[in-house]
Amino acid sequence: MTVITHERFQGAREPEYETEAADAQAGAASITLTGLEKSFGGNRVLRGINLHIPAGQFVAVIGKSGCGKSTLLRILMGLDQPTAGDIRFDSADGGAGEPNARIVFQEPRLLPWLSVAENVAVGLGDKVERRLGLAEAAAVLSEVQLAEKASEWPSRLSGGQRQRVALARALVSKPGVLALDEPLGALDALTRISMQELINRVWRELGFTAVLVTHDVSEAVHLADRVIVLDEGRTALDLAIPYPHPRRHGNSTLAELEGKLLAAILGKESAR
Ligand SMILES: Nc1ncnc2c1ncn2[C@@H]1O[C@H](COP(=O)(O)OP(=O)(O)OP(=O)(O)O)[C@@H](O)[C@H]1O
Repeated sequence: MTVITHERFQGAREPEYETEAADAQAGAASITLTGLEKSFGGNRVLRGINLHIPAGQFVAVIGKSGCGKSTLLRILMGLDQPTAGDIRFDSADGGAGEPNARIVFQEPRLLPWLSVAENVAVGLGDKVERRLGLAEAAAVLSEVQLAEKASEWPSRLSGGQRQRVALARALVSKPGVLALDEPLGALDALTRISMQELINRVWRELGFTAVLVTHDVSEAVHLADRVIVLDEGRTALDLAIPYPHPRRHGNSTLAELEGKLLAAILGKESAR
């Protein structure tokens, strides 16, 4: 168990959401946020977020531009510090220490002087022998259907292929937590759909805990077990999406849930 304690938020409530995800892998971690606050100067971006994410669950975070989605993800990943509140990780296998957590950004951020396989092996860190790193990279590249591009330069790949390499680099170390910050935001609609299917498949196969930030409500409903709407620094809606995976695009029940989420995001504006 890892507890990261910051100035404790007075009066924080216990998390209200408790569903167990089915097939969490041993290294997957649950995440518990208690009274999480973040201010930049006088700008109070997060105002007391209480959230429990069971190990292996896929959570999407949506909300208007500037509502604090990326800030929340950065704090989860330890890339920024909260102003107050606690973040706690508990491994599904009871292991101690911080979970192996990786993040995928909107831009793939590949190193142009390394081959595709070498870029993936970067995700293993420098302690791994090069030959072993490349063997593991090749296995993950098959997973993301890019085995034949292993020795290619990143500049010779399409945008969707580059993002698959970035995903492979994040997955190669078998993370227990995977954060995805608008990973498909720069891709065309068809590539997005095939990438969504890929992300869904690797999540089901590898069983990590996933936190996806997206502007795309349909993507959130397609991929996540649960969607959180952030508004003015608080959780405006915490909606379970209790449908089996993989999900079909155009499903009418999912479309209804999309409508509900859009109403929660646009609520105050549409009521004006
Ligand atoms: N390093 C920083 N310094 C100062 N203000 C910041 C910093 N990072 C974020 N902010 C502010 O915090 C608020 C939330 O930003 P954040 O990027 O988390 O929003 P977001 O919901 O991810 O937005 P978008 O959907 O447009 O990406 C914004 O008002 C932003 O200007």
